[in-house]
Amino acid sequence: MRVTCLATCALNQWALDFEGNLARVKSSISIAKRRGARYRVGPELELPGYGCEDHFLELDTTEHSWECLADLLNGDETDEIVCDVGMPVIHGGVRYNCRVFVLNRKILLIRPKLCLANDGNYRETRWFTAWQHQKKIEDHQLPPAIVAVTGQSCVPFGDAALEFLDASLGSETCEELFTPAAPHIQMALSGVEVISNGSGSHHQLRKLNTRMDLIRSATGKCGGVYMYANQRGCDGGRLYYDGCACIAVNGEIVAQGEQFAIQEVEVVIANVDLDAVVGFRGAFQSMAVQASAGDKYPMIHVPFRLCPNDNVSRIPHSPCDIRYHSPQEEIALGPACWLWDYLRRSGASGYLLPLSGGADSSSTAAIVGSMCQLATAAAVSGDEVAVADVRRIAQIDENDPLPCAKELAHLLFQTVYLGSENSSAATRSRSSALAAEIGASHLDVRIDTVVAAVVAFFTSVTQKTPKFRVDGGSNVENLALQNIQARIRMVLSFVLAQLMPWVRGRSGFLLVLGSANVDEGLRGYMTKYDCSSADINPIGGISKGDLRSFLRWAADRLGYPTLAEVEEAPPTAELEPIRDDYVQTDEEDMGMTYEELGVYGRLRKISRLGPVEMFKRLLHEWRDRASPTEIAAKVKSFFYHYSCNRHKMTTLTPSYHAENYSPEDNRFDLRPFLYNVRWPFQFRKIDQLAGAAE
Ligand SMILES: Nc1ncnc2c1ncn2[C@@H]1O[C@H](COP(=O)(O)OP(=O)(O)OC[C@H]2O[C@@H]([n+]3cccc(C(=O)O)c3)[C@H](O)[C@@H]2O)[C@@H](O)[C@H]1O
Ligand SMILES: Nc1ncnc2c1ncn2[C@@H]1O[C@H](COP(=O)(O)OP(=O)(O)OP(=O)(O)O)[C@@H](O)[C@H]1O
Ligand SMILES: NC(=O)CC[C@H](N)C(=O)O
Repeated sequence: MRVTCLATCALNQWALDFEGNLARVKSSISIAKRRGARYRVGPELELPGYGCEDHFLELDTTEHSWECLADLLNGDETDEIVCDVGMPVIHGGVRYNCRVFVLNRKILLIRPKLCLANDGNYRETRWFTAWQHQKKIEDHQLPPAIVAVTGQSCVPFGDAALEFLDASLGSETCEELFTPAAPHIQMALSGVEVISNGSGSHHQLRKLNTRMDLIRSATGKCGGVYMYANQRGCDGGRLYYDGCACIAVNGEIVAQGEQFAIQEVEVVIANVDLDAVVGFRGAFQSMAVQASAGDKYPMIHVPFRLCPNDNVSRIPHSPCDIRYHSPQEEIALGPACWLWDYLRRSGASGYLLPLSGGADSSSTAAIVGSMCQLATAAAVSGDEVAVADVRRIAQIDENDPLPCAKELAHLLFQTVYLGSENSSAATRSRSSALAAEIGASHLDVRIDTVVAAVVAFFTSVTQKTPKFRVDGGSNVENLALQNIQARIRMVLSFVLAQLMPWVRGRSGFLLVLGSANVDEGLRGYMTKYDCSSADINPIGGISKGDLRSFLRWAADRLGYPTLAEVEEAPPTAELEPIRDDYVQTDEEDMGMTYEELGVYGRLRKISRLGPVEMFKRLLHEWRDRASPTEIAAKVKSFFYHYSCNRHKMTTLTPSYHAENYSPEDNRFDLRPFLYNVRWPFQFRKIDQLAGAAE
């Protein structure tokens, strides 16, 4: 048996936080060493942080990464352990996204990424070039600061693997795993036994299965050991990198780390038997023929044993079941961890949420409650960083006991019900009941005097007084009166966020949370610059349907029973007067259901369908529920409202990215925002097709 101990990790890196990033890299290496590992892989671009974006264009970012690597090589961290560290490297004047393999204070190999991630949220080709020479290496002249530390002047740079005295090891980087001709296939055919993948991969609801299937199939098909490392946390943007470092052997997972967690450093270790790889491949005759025929990978020979002397006494890890979270748990955990990172890194002393008692703001409140539960659990378990963060943000003295989740919520979470004459007793009481269950400091105030002042101002300027529709006003008046209330709520929220800590004798400021969901954004069913305009929004990428199932789940699992009542109530804005024969509801106002919006959203973004193609698709899919003319009217109505309101997406509050059908205009769903909202060419075609189908 050749048993080796391998370590992969999830690190909570922060773009450009070179000191913090290096400290977490070192910490992961020392944990790996302590636990007997002979090889440690870390996340993609872990020294500068994956999310540096256009900072990668600055020479500083590459230079500081080298300085961090020099620091690492100067100490004893890399003694007797092969480390594979992610950083940018400029070779021949071209910048590459690289893995740097180091051992015993020397560099073994620099391996550039071959296939860059460039879809959805990723724009790697803007900053890096893909290495074009498969299975080729060149000499890389090291910068003087590194030469001074390692004594090496040149090291191999390119698409190669490492040949140890007793094992072989290669790597691919993140996106390469997702490509049809993934490098791990060629490496496996060249006999490489251990293949690692240092990633920067973000969370999206229900996405983990795709990643795990790829990891399992990589070694299920070719045999071998696959080690996946990932960043975890918010590194300064809308994405949450979702860790889940794991190790697979011959198609089965033998060790899996957490997908969501507060801890900054998690090291996942497994003992693996490399002879099991030889055994697997040796019995796979058709693979052997392909292996024998192919060009071999260039191997860098390293006089080091990957299997330690005591290897026979180490028991290889057995296969385990993969842990998947339900989508409801993903909503409770991912955005909560993202909010915690954002809060502790922003310098703010808490969050303020305008809590209407409706589904969206209540979901946001529950996520903040979940954040408090996670942070206090991490602190109580002894995580030193969590303890320090909790004490600092909540302003708790060194000698005072750590708070429980509800106590923490009381210190850092301010909710406010901003009632008007159009608010109902039901939403008001749900708002305060939920705040009490979470532990938030709650304010219950009325905004009528401020609304009346704005209307009075308008009347004094124009001698006209707008009326609601139910009182005989026009649509314009009706909308304007709603928008005054909505916008005043936003202004008052920022006032309270700035001053409430002062009122409570505390320092700092609160960040305002927004709670517009992805469907409202898509349809534009929101007032521009109302409470949808906040500092950050944890649910802006989550659909109404998913939020409702989250509320049902969270009522019980997070221990906030009022959420069940919230879920049962029909969504309403409460911006128009309630009458015996009239209550405003979202779906009636929008002229479409949230379920239909979810369908349009997915077809528009994920299936990439324009109006005519969407009509054709729905003509088929909805043939049992509506006539061609009705379907045509629905599709046209959606595109009309979507295009009228697209400008609202340009000013959308930054929100957690959770869905592939997000309409977020700044980073993800890039579109014009001045449309011809009549879509004359497309709508005429839809009408012709509907007529023909009738
Ligand atoms: N093409 C364009 N490019 C850039 N900006 C453009 C624009 N067209 C309008 N605008 C601007 O946008 C404004 C219109 O947008 P906006 O002021 O939002 O107003 P608007 O979209 O007309 O009305 C707000 C919508 O939100 C709905 N709503 C319902 C329930 C609750 C809430 C809530 O938020 O609580 C909202 C309400 O029923 C209505 O459909 C214009 O007055 C103009 O300033
Ligand atoms: N009475 C209120 N008190 C406090 N905040 C409110 C109130 N009404 C609305 N808001 C805030 O304005 C946001 C947008 O209001 P809107 O009526 O569109 O609700 P929504 O997006 O359907 O959310 P919810 O389901 O939370 O009511 C809400 O998410 C909430 O943060
Ligand atoms: N950094 C990367 O290469 C990430 C790309 C990959 N498609 C992912 O989402 O995981």
